[in-house]
Amino acid sequence: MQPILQGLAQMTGQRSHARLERSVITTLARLEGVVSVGMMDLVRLSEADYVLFKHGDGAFCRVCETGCGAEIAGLRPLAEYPELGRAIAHGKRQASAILSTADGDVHVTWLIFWHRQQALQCVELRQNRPFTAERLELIAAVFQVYQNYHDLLDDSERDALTGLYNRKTFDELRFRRASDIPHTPQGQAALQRRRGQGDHPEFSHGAGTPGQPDADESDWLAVIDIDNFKQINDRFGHLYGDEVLLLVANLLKQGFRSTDRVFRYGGEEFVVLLRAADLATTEHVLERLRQAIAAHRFPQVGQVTVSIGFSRAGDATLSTLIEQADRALYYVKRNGKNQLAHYESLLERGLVQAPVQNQEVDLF
Ligand SMILES: Nc1nc2c(ncn2[C@@H]2O[C@H](COP(=O)(O)OP(=O)(O)OP(=O)(O)O)[C@@H](O)[C@H]2O)c(=O)[nH]1
Repeated sequence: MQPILQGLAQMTGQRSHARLERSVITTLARLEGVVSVGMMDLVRLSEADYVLFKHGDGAFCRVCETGCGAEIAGLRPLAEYPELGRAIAHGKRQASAILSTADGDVHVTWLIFWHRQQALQCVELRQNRPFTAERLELIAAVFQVYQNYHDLLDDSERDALTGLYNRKTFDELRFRRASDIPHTPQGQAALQRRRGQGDHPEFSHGAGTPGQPDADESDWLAVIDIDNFKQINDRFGHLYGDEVLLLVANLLKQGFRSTDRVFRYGGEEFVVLLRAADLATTEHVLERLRQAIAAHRFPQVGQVTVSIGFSRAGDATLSTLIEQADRALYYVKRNGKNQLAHYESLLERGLVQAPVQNQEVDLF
């Protein structure tokens, strides 16, 4: 019991999802008789379900402290694991599910983590003897502590009104070690691809077609600002203003791939980190979003429009990048609003000036 208590104490002392995950695995691995513990994210991409092995490559490592971590992570179709698929289907109506099965002499238990009606993660435990009721109870309790703590961490990363990632989370991207960034399934997939392809080091989002590295895609940052928002507040009151923010946030969530990351950056300003093949595709995605917002009828308020500035990531630091997108945004604000503008194109035409290069030091 004592090692488990120590594990729980360590778990609740973590401040990042990546460390919390490692911590629950090492805690469960301390149980006597457990031969392996693995963790995978359950990822839905392009209407298909995948399993992303985060710790272990499918054979599962004994304890993830060995450093296997995401280095050998692999994305596999869920269909290759029918029992796990059945376990997820079985757990659909539950907050979390625990399911045991035997694979020859090895007994397997899956713990499935449900979050906002979505199966997020699975922890797999293997041992050479059947799981007793007492053992399952203990495992479930440890997993529950993990889930509760995961939710707390998640809440601290998000904006209370819109549910989008908050400014603090965006700012932390600059300072986190690369290994800590990708706590989401998408982030893990991105990290895996990035390691092979020299992607932008500060981006923790974005997987293209699963199983096929989208080497041609690059990272883009867009700043999206609601036009004349002060007037909306002044005319209809802050409650209606808040509702506009919430509805715009929902349109943003719908307007991007689940692998892109959307932040509420300021009051009525949003930042999106997205991957796209080229300028034309990025423009198409952002223009589609602009039109969707302009076409939406907001209760009482009627039409709301947004202005968008965006820039290609390249080698710029995140601070420089946001400054670039901001310059494009302010060009739009000065030139009629309700449009989008690409920083590099404006720069080429001499319509904006390049920001002074930021002297910040990347800490990874
Ligand atoms: N309702 C509400 N209003 C907010 C929130 N955060 C910031 N605001 C308001 O957003 C308004 C932003 O006003 P401005 O910066 O002048 O921008 P704007 O009116 O959109 O003008 P342009 O950006 O030039 O189109 C201010 O009145 C803020 O008080 C919030 O969480 N809820």
